[in-house]
Amino acid sequence: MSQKVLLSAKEISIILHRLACQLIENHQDFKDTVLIGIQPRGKFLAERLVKILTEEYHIQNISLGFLDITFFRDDFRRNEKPLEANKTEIDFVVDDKKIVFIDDVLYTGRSIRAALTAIQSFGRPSEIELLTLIDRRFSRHLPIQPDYRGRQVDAINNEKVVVKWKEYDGEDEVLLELKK
Ligand SMILES: O=c1cc[nH]c(=O)[nH]1
Repeated sequence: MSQKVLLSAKEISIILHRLACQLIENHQDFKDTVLIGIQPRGKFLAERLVKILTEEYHIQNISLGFLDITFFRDDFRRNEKPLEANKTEIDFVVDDKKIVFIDDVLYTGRSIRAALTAIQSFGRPSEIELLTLIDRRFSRHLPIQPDYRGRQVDAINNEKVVVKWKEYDGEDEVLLELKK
């Protein structure tokens, strides 16, 4: 399998700080804003951003939740193996809040479409934005675009973008892999 490094740990760190600053620019003290990591891998990015916002920019009491979309995907019945859901953890009210969905890779847009459906059972937010570390350009099946993007990547269909996090994968790195 061939691999190419798209982002190093240092580049990821710079991007995460920029994204945190862009969030502050639009959401100031986050009083009317909630951040929601899309399970499974958006959780890691959301936790990183909250760490930067809290420890480096001293913003307190940010509402952070995690949303599982497994059974909201339009293709979930096509799986041969039984699906295992991840945990949804939203222990705050989303009514009239600004939500920022956070995911590591934006590809077809189907996960975000599913997230938009799933969040409806929690209430009626005033608006929803999308933040993604990697925006795979020209890959969308739906009219969904990010409001905040780390890096735009041109990848063809038999390539996969793999985002690794130090806490879970041993290192911070974004790779482009040629699928077998
Ligand atoms: O390339 C891709 C596409 C979807 N999800 C990923 O993690 N990588």
